[in-house]
Amino acid sequence: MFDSLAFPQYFIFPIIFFLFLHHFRKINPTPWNLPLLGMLASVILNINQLHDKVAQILEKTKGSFMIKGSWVAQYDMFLTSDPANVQHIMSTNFSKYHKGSEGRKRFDIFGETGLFNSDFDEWKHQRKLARAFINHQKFQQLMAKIVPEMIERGLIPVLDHVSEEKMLVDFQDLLKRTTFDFACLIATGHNPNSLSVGFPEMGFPDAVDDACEAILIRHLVPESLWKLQSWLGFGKEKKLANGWRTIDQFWEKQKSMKQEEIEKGMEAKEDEGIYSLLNCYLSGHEVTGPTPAEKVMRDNITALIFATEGTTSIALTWFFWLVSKNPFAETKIKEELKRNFSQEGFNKPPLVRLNELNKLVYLHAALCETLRLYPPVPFEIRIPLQPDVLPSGHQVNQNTHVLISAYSMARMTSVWGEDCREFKPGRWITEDGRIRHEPPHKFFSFNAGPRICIGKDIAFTMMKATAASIIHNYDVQVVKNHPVTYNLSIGFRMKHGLLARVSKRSAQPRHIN
Ligand code: HEM
Repeated sequence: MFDSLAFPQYFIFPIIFFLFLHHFRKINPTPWNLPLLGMLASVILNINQLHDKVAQILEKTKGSFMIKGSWVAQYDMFLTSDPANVQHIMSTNFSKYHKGSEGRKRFDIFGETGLFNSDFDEWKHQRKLARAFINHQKFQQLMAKIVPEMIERGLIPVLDHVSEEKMLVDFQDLLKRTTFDFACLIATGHNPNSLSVGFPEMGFPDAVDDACEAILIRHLVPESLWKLQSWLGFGKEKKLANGWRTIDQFWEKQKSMKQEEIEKGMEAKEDEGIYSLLNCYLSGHEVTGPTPAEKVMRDNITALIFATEGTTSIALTWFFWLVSKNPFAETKIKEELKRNFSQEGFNKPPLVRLNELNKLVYLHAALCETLRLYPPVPFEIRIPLQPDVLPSGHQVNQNTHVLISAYSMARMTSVWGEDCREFKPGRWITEDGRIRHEPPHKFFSFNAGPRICIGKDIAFTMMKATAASIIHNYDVQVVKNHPVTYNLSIGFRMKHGLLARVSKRSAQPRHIN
C-alpha cells in the first residue's frame, strides 16, 4: 500500500538534489554528467538562459565541449564556437557533414523537398535554382520597385498613425509585418498588407514562430518524447500542428489566387516589374525550369518567406534595442543620414535609391555588430558521415551532433577580443572608412561554406532601407524597464517584444535639413 507519510520524500529528494546541482554549477559552469540522464539535467536547469549557458561553457573550455548523451537521448552533442572547427565542418570538409534525417524530422514543417531540409544532390539542385532566381536581373528590378513602395505605402503611414495617436507599439511586431509583406512579395507576388493601420492578424509568421519554439524543444528532448507529445497533441507540439495547418492554408490561398489570375488572364507581367518565385514556378520560367510538383513549390515558397521574414525582422528588432542603449551610435547614424539624405528627404519613392544605401557605412557597421551579438539563427547543427578529428583535437562520429553556436562565438575573447560583449560598430570599419569584411567562419551569422545564406545582400538592403527611413524621420523611444530577453526558440526573437513610442522628428517637412 502507498505510504502517505513517506510521500514528501519523493519531492524533497529531487529538490535537494537539484539545489545541490544548482549551487555547484556556479563553481564549475560545465554541465554535470549524471548516470542515465547524462547532461540532460544540467540542460533543463539552464533552459531559460540556454544560449548564455552554452556561451559560458565554451568561453571556459576554449571553444569546444562534448556533452555526453544520456541513456534517453542516445547521442552526444559536441558544442563548438572555435572558428577553425567551423571552417573544417562547414567549408573544408563540407561533403562529410550533413543535416541528416534527424534534422529533417525536427524541421518537418518546412517540408522534406525544400532547400532547407535537403542534403547532397537534392540540395545542390534546389540551391542552383534559388540562386538563379535571386541573381536574375528581374530580381534587382523587383527590389528597386517594392522596397521604396513598402516604405512609402506601408511603413510611413503606420508610423505616422502610431506617432499621431501617441500609441505604445510593439516594434518587434511592426518590423515583423514589414518583412513579412516584403517576403510575400518576392515569394508569391502578393502583398498581404499586414503592415497597415488596423494591424490585421498575420497568421503565417506567428505560426512559424510557434513552430520554431517547438523545434528547439525537439533538439533538447528524445525523439520518442516529442513524438509522443505530438501524438497526444499538447503543449508546443500542439502549437506546431496548428502552425502547420496555418502554413498549408496560406499556401492553398496563394496558389488559388495565382491560378485565378492566370485563368482570368490577369497575371502580373514581368515587364511591369513583377517577378516572384511562384510566378516563375507556374510559368515554367527559365530560372526554375518546368513547373515542379506542388509539394516542392509549397516547401520552397514557405521556406523563402521564413528565411526572409524570420531573420531580417529579428535582426532589426535587436538593432533598434541596441541603438536605444547606445546613444553614441544613434547620433552617428543620424549624422550619416543627414550628410547623405538631408537635401531631398529620404522616404519619398524616387529618393530611396537602393544603390545610395552603400553610402551608409556606419549604419551597415551597426547592423553587422547587431548580427554578431544577436544572430537571428543562433546555432547550426551538423552530423558527420564518418568518424573525424576536428582541428581542436576532438573526435566526432555518426553518433555526434555538432552544434555550432554563433551566439557564443560573439562572446569569445579569443575570437573578438576583450571587448567582445560590447556593442562597437567601429570594429567593422577600416581605417580608410570602408566596411571591414570578416571571414564567415568567424562572423557566422549568415552560416559559412557552400551553404552560406544566399539572401545576405537582400537582407542588408531591406534592413538599411527600413532602419534609415525610420531613424531619419522618427524618434523611437524604447520603453525603459521593459524586460528584454530572448525566446526559447531556434530563432532569436525577443520574448516580450520591444515596446516603444514613436514620434515624428519634425512635422513639416518630415526630413531634416
Ligand atoms: C539578417 C537576415 C538573415 C540572416 C541572419 C540569415 C541567416 C541564414 C543562415 C544562418 C542560414 C543557414 C541555415 C541553415 O542551413 O540551417 C541561411 C540560409 C539561407 N538563407 Fe538566409 N539569412 C538572412 C536573410 C535571408 C534572406 C532575406 C533570404 C532570401 C531572400 C535568405 C535566404 C536564405 C536561403 C534560401 C538559405 C538556404 C541556403 C542553403 O541551405 O543552401 N536569407 N540564412
